[in-house]
Amino acid sequence: MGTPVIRCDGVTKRFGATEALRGVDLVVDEGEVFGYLGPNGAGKTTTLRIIMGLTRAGDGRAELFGLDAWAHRDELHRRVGYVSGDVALYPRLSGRDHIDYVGHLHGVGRPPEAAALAERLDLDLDKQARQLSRGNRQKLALLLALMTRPELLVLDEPSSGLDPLVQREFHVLLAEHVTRGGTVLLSSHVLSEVQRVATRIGVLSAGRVVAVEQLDALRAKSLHHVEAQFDGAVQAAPFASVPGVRDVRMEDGVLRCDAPQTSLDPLLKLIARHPVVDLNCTEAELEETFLAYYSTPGGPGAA
Ligand SMILES: Nc1ncnc2c1ncn2[C@@H]1O[C@H](COP(=O)(O)OP(=O)(O)OP(=O)(O)O)[C@@H](O)[C@H]1O
Repeated sequence: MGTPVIRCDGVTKRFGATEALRGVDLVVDEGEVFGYLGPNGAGKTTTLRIIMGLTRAGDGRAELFGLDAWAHRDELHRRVGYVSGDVALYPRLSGRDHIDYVGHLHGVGRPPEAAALAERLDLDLDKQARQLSRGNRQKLALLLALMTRPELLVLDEPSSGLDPLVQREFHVLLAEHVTRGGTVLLSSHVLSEVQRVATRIGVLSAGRVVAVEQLDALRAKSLHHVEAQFDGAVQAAPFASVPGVRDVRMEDGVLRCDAPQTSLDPLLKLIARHPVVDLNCTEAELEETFLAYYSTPGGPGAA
């Protein structure tokens, strides 16, 4: 594997008494869509700002394409499209003015892609930024980040405020970016968004990356709600001893429990030893899986 597109080694950041980042280690390789997940205040925006050279790391080092994110920030900005969490636009400039201005900064004039992107995102380029709704401001920011075809997209909660149709188009645009050889780092506190587009996920909690997983591996851990109704009384204890099975409850001959995908087979075989009159198994939202594994003191792998 060549030089990673993004590399953070032991990155720390302190704001007064607040330790926003406590040693973030992160590697994102070319062609990845890396989902950077964490609850509010975990430090996602701070990490992205350090990667973009907008904030200087305390200790540790952040690199893009093998170059120091802070020392080489001007040169790196030409290679990266960035959408910040709170989109900053010039209130009196229209969408078209923004395109010309950003295109000029990149030395490319008005990129031919801009008009097509506006159409795909259903964005009126004649309106001044101050006349745009929050969702339309977000669309303009995405357009500006995408139109120069950067090698890397760094997106801070990019689809907040976008309606479902535009979100879908945005996901298609990300897929096209990756097909062209691009890379994406996308932060979110909503797992459902990230799971649609990311290939790998890093979970940030209180300023530390507590887990990095392939999306498939996270799916394998995904919790299932299992409910089995028996014909008669059955003891609960044996079900609780199946590795990974949690929250076992037995009431009026109905077993209810949660199980990761990998525990389903032994659990169902145990259930089948008794006369079953009804069975229900539904996959929990990944959000719930995420909370079950990563927000408990046991931390990752606590299953
Ligand atoms: N400029 C600043 N001055 C003081 N504290 C800050 C500053 N920027 C961030 N923080 C603090 O650092 C911590 C991490 O904030 P950050 O914005 O990086 O989190 P986040 O994961 O992006 O959260 P959210 O999902 O709510 O945007 C928080 O406790 C926040 O209050």
